[in-house]
Amino acid sequence: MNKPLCRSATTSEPQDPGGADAPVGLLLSDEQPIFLVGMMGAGKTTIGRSLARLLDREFLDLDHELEARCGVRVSLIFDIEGEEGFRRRETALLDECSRRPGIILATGGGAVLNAENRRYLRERGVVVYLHATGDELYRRVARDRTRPLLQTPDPRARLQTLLMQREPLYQEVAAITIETGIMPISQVAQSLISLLKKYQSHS
Ligand SMILES: Nc1ncnc2c1ncn2[C@@H]1O[C@H](COP(=O)(O)OP(=O)(O)OP(=O)(O)O)[C@@H](O)[C@H]1O
Ligand SMILES: O=C(O)C1=C[C@@H](O)[C@@H](O)[C@H](O)C1
Ligand SMILES: [Mg+2]
Repeated sequence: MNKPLCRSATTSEPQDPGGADAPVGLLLSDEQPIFLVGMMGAGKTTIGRSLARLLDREFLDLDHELEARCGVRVSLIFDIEGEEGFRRRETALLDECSRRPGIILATGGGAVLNAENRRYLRERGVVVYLHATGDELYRRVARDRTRPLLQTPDPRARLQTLLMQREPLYQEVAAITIETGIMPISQVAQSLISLLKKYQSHS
């Protein structure tokens, strides 16, 4: 990770003060990071961005940040350094970014594979697991050919296998799990805010 930081855009669109989103300023400590975990296609980037807008927080996508710093796509990092090289970079970046106060961080789909990463996530913020079934995930990512782990003859089966292997790890780190398969994106973000409020009132 030798390249200088190139921060991705901060979402700071103002909220409608009288609108349905008005009370969200009361949500959690402004300092407490929110980490989104889940499989490829779970909606970490999409929901994360939307949540950051609603909560007026900084949003960062770990994959995008890594690409910005390395100057190449994730798929090329896999090609050149293999998954092992990618994971090393991912852990170093997660360690750094998970310390940022108030951040909403969309992690990479495989970030939970590493025990050290799981510790960073659990200890430094509220972890949200965005869940969807294998079939739903596949519907969402099928047309995107850039995901290195899905470059196989049977990407649907591969996705199912990865989901089965990772499900316990997502559950292990998550303080909140939300089912995303049944709701449109805007509704997932709103429901998540309700769940975060509930979480706050019980912690
Ligand atoms: N709740 C949802 N309902 C329908 N489509 C969704 C939902 N959430 C996300 N999507 C769509 O699924 C696709 C993948 O979403 P997104 O890129 O946010 O997933 P991701 O979790 O960030 O995946 P990756 O780990 O590969 O970065 C996008 O086209 C997005 O619009
Ligand atoms: O599920 C995974 O292991 C990955 C998901 C993406 O977010 C990227 O981090 C990368 O393609 C690996
Ligand atoms: Mg993403």
